[in-house]
Amino acid sequence: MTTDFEKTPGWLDWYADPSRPRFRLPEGAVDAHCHVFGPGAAFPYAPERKYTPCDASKDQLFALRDHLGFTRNVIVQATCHGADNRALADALRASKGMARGVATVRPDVSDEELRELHEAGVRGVRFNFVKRLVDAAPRQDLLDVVERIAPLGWHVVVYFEAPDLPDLCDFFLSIPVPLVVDHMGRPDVTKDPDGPEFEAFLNFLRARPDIWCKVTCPERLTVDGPPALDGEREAYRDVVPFARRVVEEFPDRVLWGTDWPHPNLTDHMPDDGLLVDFVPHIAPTPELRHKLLVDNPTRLYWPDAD
Ligand SMILES: O=C(O)/C=C(\CC(=O)C(=O)O)C(=O)O
Repeated sequence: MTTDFEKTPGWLDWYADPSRPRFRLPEGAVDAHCHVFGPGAAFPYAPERKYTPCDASKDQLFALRDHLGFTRNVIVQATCHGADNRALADALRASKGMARGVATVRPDVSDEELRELHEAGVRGVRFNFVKRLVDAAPRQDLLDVVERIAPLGWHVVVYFEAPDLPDLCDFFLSIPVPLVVDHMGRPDVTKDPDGPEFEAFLNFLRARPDIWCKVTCPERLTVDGPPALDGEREAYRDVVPFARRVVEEFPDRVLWGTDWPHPNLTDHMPDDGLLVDFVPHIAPTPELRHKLLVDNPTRLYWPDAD
């Protein structure tokens, strides 16, 4: 078995020495979107992957959590691990209940495997529709997966890009479990936040009260920055109006996360401390920030926590 992996050319490694955020995260804050990668020697990357990342281990993730001031993590299976959830489950178990997970499973997953994933802390599955990351899965396969996970009380996380929403919307609305949208459905932030494309996205969120939205990844969505580097306090201003609209209209179903270790960025790698300082720009009041960072993710992933 290959355990010696060569990173995709041009790969940017995660930022090794993040600053400490000026914005003090509230007690109980959850980093609700992050990943672990490998290490490849212990948890090999999937043969069908579209990129090979640098390693980003559970210990490195938990060190970042503590450094930034988060209490908990939601670790999302990335496509470079395919439907092999071993690295994810290992991280969840090691977190001692302080991390929950979102897995990738195929329709032929066994009941036993689902039970083990649930016991490790998995509470959802991710369906990825971003063409550079995955080959399209038949929709019937996805619905078969939903049927398998619904009895466990899990939800479905969907990742897609804004131009694909019109095609996907009816399918999404037919999924009979709660939905969580990654990265605001990847809007084109050069367009008007009050224009038809983002309005279509907001209408999708309005269509059901159990559709949640991650207001994440300004570093991925931004076009003219400035990047969260070198002490920059006003990073990613072009993304703010989009995220703020979602936070203000749907304060009880928004989530935030770092997206560490930021796979597939090609322009720059953000300082995660400065990324945390982005939050007050999109959630301007302490009440909104508490819902975004504590109440909402805790309700979705730790409903029994006090
Ligand atoms: O980190 C993210 O959420 C976004 C990703 C990677 C990804 O989703 C995956 O590999 O599964 C991206 O846009 O390349």
